[in-house]
Amino acid sequence: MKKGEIYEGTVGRFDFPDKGIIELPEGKITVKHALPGQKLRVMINKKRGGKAEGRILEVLEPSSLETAADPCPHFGSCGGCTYQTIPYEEQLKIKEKQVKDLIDGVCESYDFEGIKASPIEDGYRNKMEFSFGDEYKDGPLALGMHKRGSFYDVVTTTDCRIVNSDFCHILKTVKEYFEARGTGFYKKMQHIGYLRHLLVRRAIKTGEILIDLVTTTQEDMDLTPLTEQLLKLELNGKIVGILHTLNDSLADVVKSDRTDILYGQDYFYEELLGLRFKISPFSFFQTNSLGAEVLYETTRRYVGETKDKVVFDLYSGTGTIAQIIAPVAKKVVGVEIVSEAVDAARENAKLNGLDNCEFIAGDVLKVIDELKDKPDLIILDPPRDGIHPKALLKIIDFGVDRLVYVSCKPTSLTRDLVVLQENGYRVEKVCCVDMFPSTANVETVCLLSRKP
Ligand SMILES: C[S@@+](CC[C@H](N)C(=O)[O-])C[C@H]1O[C@@H](n2cnc3c(N)ncnc32)[C@H](O)[C@@H]1O
Repeated sequence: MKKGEIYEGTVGRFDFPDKGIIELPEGKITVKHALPGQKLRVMINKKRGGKAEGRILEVLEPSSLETAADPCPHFGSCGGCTYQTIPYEEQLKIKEKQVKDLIDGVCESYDFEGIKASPIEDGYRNKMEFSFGDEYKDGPLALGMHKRGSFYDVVTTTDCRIVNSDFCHILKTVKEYFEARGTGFYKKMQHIGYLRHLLVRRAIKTGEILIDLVTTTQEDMDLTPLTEQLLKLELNGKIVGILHTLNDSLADVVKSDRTDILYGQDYFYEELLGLRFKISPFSFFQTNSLGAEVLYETTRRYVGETKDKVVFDLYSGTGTIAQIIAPVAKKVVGVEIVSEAVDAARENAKLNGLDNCEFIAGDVLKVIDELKDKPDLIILDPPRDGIHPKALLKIIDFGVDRLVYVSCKPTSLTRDLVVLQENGYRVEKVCCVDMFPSTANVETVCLLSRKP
């Protein structure tokens, strides 16, 4: 097989997150963004170490699993969801099998508890980062998600299913406002233009909405009329803050050099398992609040008895897990790299009447050497890349009897499980929680215990 050659075949094996494998007499081709059983025409776009990777040119026959009625109108062009055409029950089976296959590949015996569904399939997200751009080169202004497989083109997602309709009304208003004024978007290669992103966060339980328009400093616009238009919208929830973030960085990320408050406040509240959390625009908070309750309940069950125990919550974000455990523990110590999230965690603990939580700002890799407490139990909830190898060895050195690992990427989890098992731990139980219906992502909770 050579780069540029075109082949046709059917996806057999299907690996996390959406990697289809086509087996042909000439060799194997790995295809991203595929679905199990699809018949595809693909072009080889990479050949490395004898392995061929293909790009989909055409779907010749759909997957037999694609029976969901009435998918989202943006399905296919929007890069956000890949499983929209598959009924939810089938999506869950795919994710469950992928995680089990990955864990089976590194663990000999453990108790697999299957997958728990998200309490809601549509409108589940509490946060969206929309990008400004155009649908095609020099086309009209677009605001929404990147087109599937495209770094530049943006699809205006006014009918997105995985968010509450409030997101769509806000998106439409902001897009039309700037369209009417002929305002340009920031062009990533030339570094010219004003509009970058629109960040919308909406709590599911409280209905509070925080809107943040992210621009460069290349224009000095009065945003009062936009603020007034947004406040007049008839929404299911309530806007508590409208912000303007200035970001001149060259990287295409939602980031703040300075944030001005145009209306209200620069935070909102969400509730989980009876606790209240204050969330700032850029701090991590699970994007599916109802799914997060299932995830944290599962985590709490895996953590088990904590009376008189000191618990470490490493990679603690706004301190959600720490505060769910604190009422039944002696002390909980959270470590988180984003100092804004640590401030919010401290404030949240106070708000929830918890005085046995300590939150420390810093990199787990470094902070771990300076911690005064000795943990009886450790909870790990690292970012997608998993735990830094040196940090993992330091965590192992604490020698705790039980570890609970919450993972948003099962391939990083399995890499870390290999190291944990080589260093005296055994995997007891694994449970998946689906926090991301219609997409290929899945959360996994894993309980490990120290071998006697
Ligand atoms: C998956 S989130 C978990 C947050 C929290 N447990 C929750 O459920 O809301 C991972 C968190 O790790 C933080 N993080 C990333 N790298 C880190 C590091 N090296 N040290 C400490 N925290 C880190 C991120 O900022 C993020 O808040």
